[in-house]
Amino acid sequence: MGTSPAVPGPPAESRRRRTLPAGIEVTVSVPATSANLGPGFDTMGLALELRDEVTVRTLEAGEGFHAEVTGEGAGHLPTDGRHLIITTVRAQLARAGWDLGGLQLTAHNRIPHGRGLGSSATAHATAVLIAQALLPLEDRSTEEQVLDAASELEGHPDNVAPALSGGLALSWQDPAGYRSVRLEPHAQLVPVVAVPSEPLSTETARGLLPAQVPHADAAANAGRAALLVHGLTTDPSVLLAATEDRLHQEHRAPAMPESLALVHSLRAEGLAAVVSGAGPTVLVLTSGAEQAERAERHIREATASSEQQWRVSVLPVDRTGAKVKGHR
Ligand SMILES: Nc1ncnc2c1ncn2[C@@H]1O[C@H](COP(=O)(O)OP(=O)(O)OP(=O)(O)O)[C@@H](O)[C@H]1O
Ligand SMILES: N[C@@H](CCO)C(=O)O
Repeated sequence: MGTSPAVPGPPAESRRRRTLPAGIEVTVSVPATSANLGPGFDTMGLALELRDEVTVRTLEAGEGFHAEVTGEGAGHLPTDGRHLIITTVRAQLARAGWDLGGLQLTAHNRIPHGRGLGSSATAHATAVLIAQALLPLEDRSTEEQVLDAASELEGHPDNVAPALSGGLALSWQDPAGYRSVRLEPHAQLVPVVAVPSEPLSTETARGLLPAQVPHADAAANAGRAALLVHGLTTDPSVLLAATEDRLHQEHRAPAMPESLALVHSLRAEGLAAVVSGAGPTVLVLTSGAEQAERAERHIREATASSEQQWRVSVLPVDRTGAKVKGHR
């Protein structure tokens, strides 16, 4: 786990607590992400052009905490102070010594939940960025501390880092906390996703991983992950070899057999298919429109008789990352 706090300064309890004024409005939009990309388990992630957008307005004490959700999660997510983004914003502010009288949150959610497209990392990053924008300048964190705080909430940095930076992110953890570098993905890279109707929680998928793996598998993944950086930034022709994984995908097959079957059949056609994040979405890293169309056609044919609905689309690389409008 990271060690640096979300915001600098002494613990909240040793400070005088203050309440944020009503009427501050902030809008944050954060993209979807695909983590792992084959061999880069818990470390590599790519931002994709599909965004959740959240607007908050601070309210007077006694006016309460309200969430209005449209799109993904509408009708399921809490519409009061139990909403994940509200509880996280409040916790982040409390660490800096600030309380909220009340909050109105409006969320337009486009990223499907529990599908391997980083929805929870996007929500955590959104909450940390909202808290930052509500704080006075002198209480705000550095970009590194924002990455660390959101990664700590998520438990790993591979989705949070590209959600914040856009592009391709390589992340790691050192004693000072979570860290990341952003790389520019190759201009020819065209990600194609196949999103099934049935979700799979990250918690369930992580529960299927073995505590230990053979040394040969670890060594193979290290080599492929290194090659993958070259493939994603410089030479997409190596992507099929570079996306081979031996650490997580097959272990998770019992929870998403159709996704693994689809990965295998796409790879047999020479297409660089992987499980997106903890699944069950399948991501194909194609280069150029012709290969992307071939991948889409293959997926439609392969899933035609599935009992699930599969949504197939190109999701271009998001090169911008998180955007924040407004502050106190
Ligand atoms: N925008 C959101 N607002 C509130 N809660 C959210 C939001 N997005 C995700 N969540 C919570 O996170 C859960 C999904 O997280 P989970 O880690 O299982 O999947 P994921 O993040 O979509 O996929 P992955 O981590 O594999 O990319 C949802 O069921 C919901 O509880
Ligand atoms: N690296 C994570 C991504 C999902 O949060 C996993 O595969 O469990």
